Amino acid sequence: MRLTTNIKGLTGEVMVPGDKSISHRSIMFGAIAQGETRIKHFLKSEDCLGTLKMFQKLGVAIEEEGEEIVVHGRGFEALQSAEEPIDIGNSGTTIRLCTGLLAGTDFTTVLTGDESISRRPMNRVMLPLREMGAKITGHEGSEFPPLTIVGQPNLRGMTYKMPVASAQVKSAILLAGLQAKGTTTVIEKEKTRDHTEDMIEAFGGKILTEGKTITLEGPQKLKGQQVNVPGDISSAAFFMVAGLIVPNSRIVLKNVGLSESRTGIIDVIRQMNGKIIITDEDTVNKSGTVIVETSELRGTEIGGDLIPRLIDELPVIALLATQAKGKTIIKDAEELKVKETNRIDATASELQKMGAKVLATEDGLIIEGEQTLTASEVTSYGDHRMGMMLAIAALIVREGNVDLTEAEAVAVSYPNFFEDLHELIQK
Ligand SMILES: O=C(O)C1=C[C@@H](OP(=O)(O)O)[C@@H](O)[C@H](O)C1
Ligand SMILES: C=C(OP(=O)(O)O)C(=O)O
Repeated sequence: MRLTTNIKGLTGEVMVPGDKSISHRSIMFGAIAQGETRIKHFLKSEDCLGTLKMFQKLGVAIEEEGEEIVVHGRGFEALQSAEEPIDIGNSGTTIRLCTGLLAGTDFTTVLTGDESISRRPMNRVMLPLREMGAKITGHEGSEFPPLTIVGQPNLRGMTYKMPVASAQVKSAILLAGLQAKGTTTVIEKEKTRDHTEDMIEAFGGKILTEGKTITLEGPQKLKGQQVNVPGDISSAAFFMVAGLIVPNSRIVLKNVGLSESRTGIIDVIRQMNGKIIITDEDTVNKSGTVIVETSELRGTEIGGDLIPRLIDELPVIALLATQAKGKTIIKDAEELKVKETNRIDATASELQKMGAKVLATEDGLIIEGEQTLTASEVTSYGDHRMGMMLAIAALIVREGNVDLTEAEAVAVSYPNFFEDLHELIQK
């Protein structure tokens, strides 16, 4: 795809699509709860539709009614074998959370996915779940998908100290814990997104969070709910960065999810002297309007407990740093190596192709500021977030063309990304 370059400015309003993490979970919790769950602003992207189709294959009635997705939950016990392997596509969230969710069933499920999923580590969920009594194996004795989950109805609760900061691992254990007998306690390495904990409470379950320790008693029964999915801050991030680095820009982003566990990018933009305002905050729905304007940015350091609060935004934050005054150092982000692609190497290589000085390190990136980006051929490596970051980078290229291969990957989390971007462009 030939990307739009050399624009005069970006102005206007965007309503970004629904949050990916919350959309996945609303289907999963709707499926294991009793009664109807109605989901507003569900993200109809490839990853989340994959989760929806998966639960239909497990015998759950799910349909679209006007603007809502309706899940007719009949409780965990009503889930049925899909008989055939289920293809979850590109979604790490689906495969990891559902491995925990299905560990306590009385049937066997095989979960497969695309080429990228087949390279993503699964021991991080398989090992703790086995301690709870689960029977899960990877492909030919490895830790990689396809995963075979031989359901074990007698799971036991346990205390698990997490070796990685991962909301997917935490959520897989909590979902298994909801079916297990006794207490399940997870101690996090760093705090990660807490949508699973929020949803357990919203669906009438009991869960206690004290600092980095999360505890629940199993088994628990949940009740269907109305879920209002806020816009995805990880999708909004591309327009936040675009508005800050493209001259003559002002972008208003409506209904953006603002859970404290996800707002690291806003903290970083402020640290970098970016002009960003939050208005219309809704503390119940944890959402609000975010307004950004072209800014004089300065470099910064990003690491430690900030990393899980902006993990998926790091490629586009690296782009932001190429336009700041001074150096930016990103550290403690080795988790980026095991995403859809190795995002440390991919970010460095593609931004280097566009003339930026970006160095890949063991656990992050070092980015020189005030770089002029130039025409090039770049690839998303089939990774949605890489594709969107490169489309934003192209906007500030002044001469020549930027061609992006595997641009279609954006449909994983933001099917209308290019349409929404074009609405803002002042040529
Ligand atoms: O729980 C979730 O919904 C997610 C957790 C994060 O992954 P990790 O748990 O692997 O950090 C994030 O990168 C992913 O996009 C969504
Ligand atoms: C890492 C991501 O998702 P997942 O792990 O669900 O594939 C992402 O959306 O950036």
